[in-house]
Amino acid sequence: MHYSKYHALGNDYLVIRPEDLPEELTSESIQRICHRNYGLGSDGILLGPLPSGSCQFGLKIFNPDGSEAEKSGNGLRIFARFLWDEQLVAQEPFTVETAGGMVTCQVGGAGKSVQVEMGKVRFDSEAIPVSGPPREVLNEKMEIDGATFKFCAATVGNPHCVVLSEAPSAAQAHRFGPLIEVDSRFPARTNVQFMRVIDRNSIRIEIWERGAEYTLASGSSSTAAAGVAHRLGLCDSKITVHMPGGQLAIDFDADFAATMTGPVTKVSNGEMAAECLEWLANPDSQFLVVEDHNP
Ligand SMILES: N[C@@H](CCC[C@H](N)C(=O)O)C(=O)O
Repeated sequence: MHYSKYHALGNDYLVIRPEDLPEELTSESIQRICHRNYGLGSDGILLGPLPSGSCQFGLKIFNPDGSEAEKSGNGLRIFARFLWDEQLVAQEPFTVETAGGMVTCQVGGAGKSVQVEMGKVRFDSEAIPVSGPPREVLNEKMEIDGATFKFCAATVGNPHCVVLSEAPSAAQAHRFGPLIEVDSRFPARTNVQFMRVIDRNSIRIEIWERGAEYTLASGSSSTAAAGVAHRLGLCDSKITVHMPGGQLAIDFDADFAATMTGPVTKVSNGEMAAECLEWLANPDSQFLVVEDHNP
């Protein structure tokens, strides 16, 4: 199976064309392909270009746990770069349909920088979704594993829980992220960001992704966290988001429509051997059969 691999600030994706799939992706095959020991290894799969009734290109986004994500900011920048590399787009803006809505992308910097109009950041509980009465989910309290947090929730097509933190760290994301991801307040699970506001134009986040665990960067997380900082009045409309993998620029218009700009790096093209997915048909085949050396 042919694939292309890219990363966006260390958030890595495999792009697979639908016609290159030997058979339809399943939750199990996605988990195996994304596995860093048993497969190719990635933070997700981008399946496209797919036909679209409303946009120039369609895209499906899968998490390494096999679930489908409505949107991915880094995934969209990577997909835009892939379309550029395949000479399916040039400098002009183009549209992509995702399960989380339509976006407009534009490739610049000879393919190395991509801008995506991500759509509006919304804070209403029914859209995200967050359980309880309809409301904007801003500055609520959450008690998790003996710690108390103030959080806000947002959607950019996919759900996010932005936890306000004095000192976001990978350890904090690893400890509390998995618990918040599956907290009953979030019926569709949630991506989680631990956010510190640095100044009027910059924030720092650590990320725990729904279905992908800890990642070095996330475009939709950056957009959601920047949206929260702007909505709370802590930041202006132009925000640089600092993450362990690097920085993204997020700009908001007066309606909270977000434009994200950031880099993409090509890693490789390759072929995945059919053998790698054989165990799906015969789970015992992954265990090496050896002679019994005991007398
Ligand atoms: N890495 C992504 C987000 C991918 C989807 C996410 N895990 C979800 O389930 O919503 C990004 O850059 O936005």
